[in-house]
Amino acid sequence: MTFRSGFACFVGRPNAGKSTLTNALVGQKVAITSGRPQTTRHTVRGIVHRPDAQLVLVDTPGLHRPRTLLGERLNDLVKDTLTEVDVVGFCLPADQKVGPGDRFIADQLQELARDGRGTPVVAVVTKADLVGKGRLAEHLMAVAKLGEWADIVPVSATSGYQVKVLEDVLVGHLTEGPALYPDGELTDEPEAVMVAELVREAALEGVHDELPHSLAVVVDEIVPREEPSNDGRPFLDVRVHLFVERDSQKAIIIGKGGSRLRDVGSQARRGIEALLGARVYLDLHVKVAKDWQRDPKQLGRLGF
Ligand SMILES: Nc1nc2c(ncn2[C@@H]2O[C@H](COP(=O)(O)OP(=O)(O)OP(=O)(O)O)[C@@H](O)[C@H]2O)c(=O)[nH]1
Repeated sequence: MTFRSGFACFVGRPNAGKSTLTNALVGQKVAITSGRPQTTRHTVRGIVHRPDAQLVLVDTPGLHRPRTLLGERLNDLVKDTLTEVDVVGFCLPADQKVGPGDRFIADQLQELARDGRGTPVVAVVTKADLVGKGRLAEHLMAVAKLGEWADIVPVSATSGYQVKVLEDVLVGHLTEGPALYPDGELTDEPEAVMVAELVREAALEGVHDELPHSLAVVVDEIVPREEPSNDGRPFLDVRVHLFVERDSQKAIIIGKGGSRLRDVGSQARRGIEALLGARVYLDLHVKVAKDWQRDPKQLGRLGF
C-alpha cells in the first residue's frame, strides 16, 4: 500500500466556511501543533490521519482578510501558499452568488497555478445544505466558468455531505511520502504556539530573502521559577530553538557579534511578557539543520 502525505490549504472570501470545513475534515482533533516547527510559515490548523495518508491542513494568514486581499501582499501570499502546499481548496459558498471577491481570488489562483509549480486547485462549493438542487447546479456551473479546476466538489460541513469525498479528492493530490506528524500527537497549547510565533516574527523582521521558509521555531520549554520576580510577577524561563537550513542564514539571524539576536530576543521577550503576564528570561539558540524541510530524519529530530 502506498502512503501519501502533504499539505493543503483552503482559501476563499470571509465566511466561505473554511474553518468549519477544516473542523469537519479533522474531526474533534483540531490541532495546533505547538512546540513543533512549522514546515511552512503557515499555522497548522489540523491534520487528517488515515491508514493510507496524512493530510496537513494549513492556514493562509491574510488571504481571507479584505484589507490585505486588496493589498500588495496578496500576490506574495498566494504565491507562497501555492508553492508550499500540494493542493489548494478554493471555497465558494453555495448560498451566495459568485462575486467580484471570488473572481479576484480565482484569477490569482489561475495565474499562479500556471506559472508556479502548477499546484492543483480544487473548487469546493461549501454550505450545500443551504440551497436546493436547482440552485446548487446553477452555482456549480458558475464556479466551473470561473477557471480551470482540478475538481469541483460540493460539500456541507454541517451535515457532513460529501466531506469524505472531498477528503479523498484532496488526498488524491498528495504525493507518496511518509507521515509528517506522529499520529495522536496533536496538542493544544496555544501559549507555546504564540510564543513561537512572537520569536519568529521578531527574527524575521526586516528580512526579505528566502529565510522565512527556512526558519523553524521550537519552544523547548516554559518553566516557572520558584521565586517570583522583584515586582511580584511570576518569573518564567523560556527556552527556544531557531532552526535554519544554512550557515549564512544563521549569520543573518545572529548578526554582528550577536547584536541582532539580542534585539530579536528583547523584542520577542516584551511580547511574551505581555502575553503571559510574567517576567521572562528568554533563552534563544540558533542551530543549522540542513534541509530540515525535506529530510524525514531531520523532521523526526525536530519533533515531527
Ligand atoms: N449551513 C451551513 N453553514 C455553514 C457551513 N459551513 C460553515 N457554515 C457557517 O458559515 C459561517 C462562516 O463559517 P467559517 O467556517 O467561520 O468561515 P471562514 O471561511 O473560516 O470565515 P473567515 O475566518 O471569516 O474567513 C459560520 O457561521 C458557519 O457556521 C455549512 O456547511 N453549512
